[in-house]
Amino acid sequence: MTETETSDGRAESVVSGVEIVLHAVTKHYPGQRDPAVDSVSLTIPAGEIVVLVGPSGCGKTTTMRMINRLIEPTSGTITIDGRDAATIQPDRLRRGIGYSIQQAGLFPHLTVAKNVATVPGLIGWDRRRVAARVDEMLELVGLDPGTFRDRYPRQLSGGQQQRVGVARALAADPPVLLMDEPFGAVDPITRGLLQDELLRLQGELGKTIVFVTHDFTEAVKLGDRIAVLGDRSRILQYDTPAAILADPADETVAGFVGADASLKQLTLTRVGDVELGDCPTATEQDTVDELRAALADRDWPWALVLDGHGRPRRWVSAEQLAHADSLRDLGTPVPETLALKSTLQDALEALLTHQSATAVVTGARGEYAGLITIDTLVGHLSALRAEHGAGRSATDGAP
Ligand SMILES: Nc1ncnc2c1ncn2[C@@H]1O[C@H](COP(=O)(O)OP(=O)(O)OP(=O)(O)O)[C@@H](O)[C@H]1O
Repeated sequence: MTETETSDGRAESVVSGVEIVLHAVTKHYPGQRDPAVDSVSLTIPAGEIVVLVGPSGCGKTTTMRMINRLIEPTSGTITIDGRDAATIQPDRLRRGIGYSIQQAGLFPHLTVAKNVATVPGLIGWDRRRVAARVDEMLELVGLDPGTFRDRYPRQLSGGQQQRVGVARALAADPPVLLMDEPFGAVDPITRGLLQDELLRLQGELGKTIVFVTHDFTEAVKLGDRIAVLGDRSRILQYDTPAAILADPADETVAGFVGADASLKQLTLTRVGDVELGDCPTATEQDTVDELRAALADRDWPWALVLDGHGRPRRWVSAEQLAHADSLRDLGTPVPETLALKSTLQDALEALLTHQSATAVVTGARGEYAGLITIDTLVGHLSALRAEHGAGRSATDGAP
């Protein structure tokens, strides 16, 4: 774990990754008329997740595999932490670069433990250190070592195999991780969980991660930056997800971003990062009169009844209060609440599911933290458009 405490006690993540620079990198496969990758230059900052996204066959995998020399460039240079990769012996280079691929790529005849232990074993760690590391990595990716250590890949679900693939890629603590559609073969719900897990891990580890996908939504969720690639890995745009969504560089990128760019923008912001609304609250022990008074001078005739731990239990309306003499059992149950770390996309889904204009937000222990409304979401998107799209045509500002 690479977190340190600052002097005021806040945890601060440390970057353990290193910078990767591609300079005019070209790959011309023998016998092919055109290069698969044509003079690509790209700087991947230390400790960031950079996602290469683009249509099938555009050269994403070829570009990525040149970084660990599974494919040798025809020309150009790649430096990793300032060292020219071409001067490092390929096996040695690959020991410093974790690699995780679609369908996990596990060795079917080896147990989970032996799969995870591959690189530490190769670089000569002793047995005890390797065994401890295997358990540490399995725990890190959310698999109980006692349950999974001795299983074979065929005895795991697709999602569990992917987790083992990530554990294996991280086992020797490489500063760089290359991930080629690592979650492509699992169902959408498991994929979402694995993506969340990767973001959590990266928050702790601070690796440099190059991630290939053709799913733009996945790129938006995971990337600190996204390189949108066209034919022959030509870089059409290289920027943060927010900047690409708000202001695609050209028609091709706009097509790739899709018509629902605004909805994708909602995945970039957490509920806790926007200003939440508020309403009067009371506990069951409070009197109806007090709550009636608190609601009297508000435009919006709703209040929340909280339990003894401050957790929201029921909505009560001014109308219901008018005829009541106790808050006990009054009102309608609060549906599922949103967490401060939920995304605005989750908030939108909750609002649509419950056909309501307002959702309740709760903190880490389920305590009431505020309200989020459709207006909050619309206001947030308008502010983003104003921030990123300011330099573009006048029609961008139209309602
Ligand atoms: N070994 C090879 N020999 C010849 N051509 C190849 C070879 N490997 C890949 N290509 C070609 O190079 C181009 C880029 O392939 P690459 O696998 O890098 O694309 P990609 O963007 O990763 O595609 P996908 O998303 O479908 O995996 C394709 O046209 C492919 O057919």
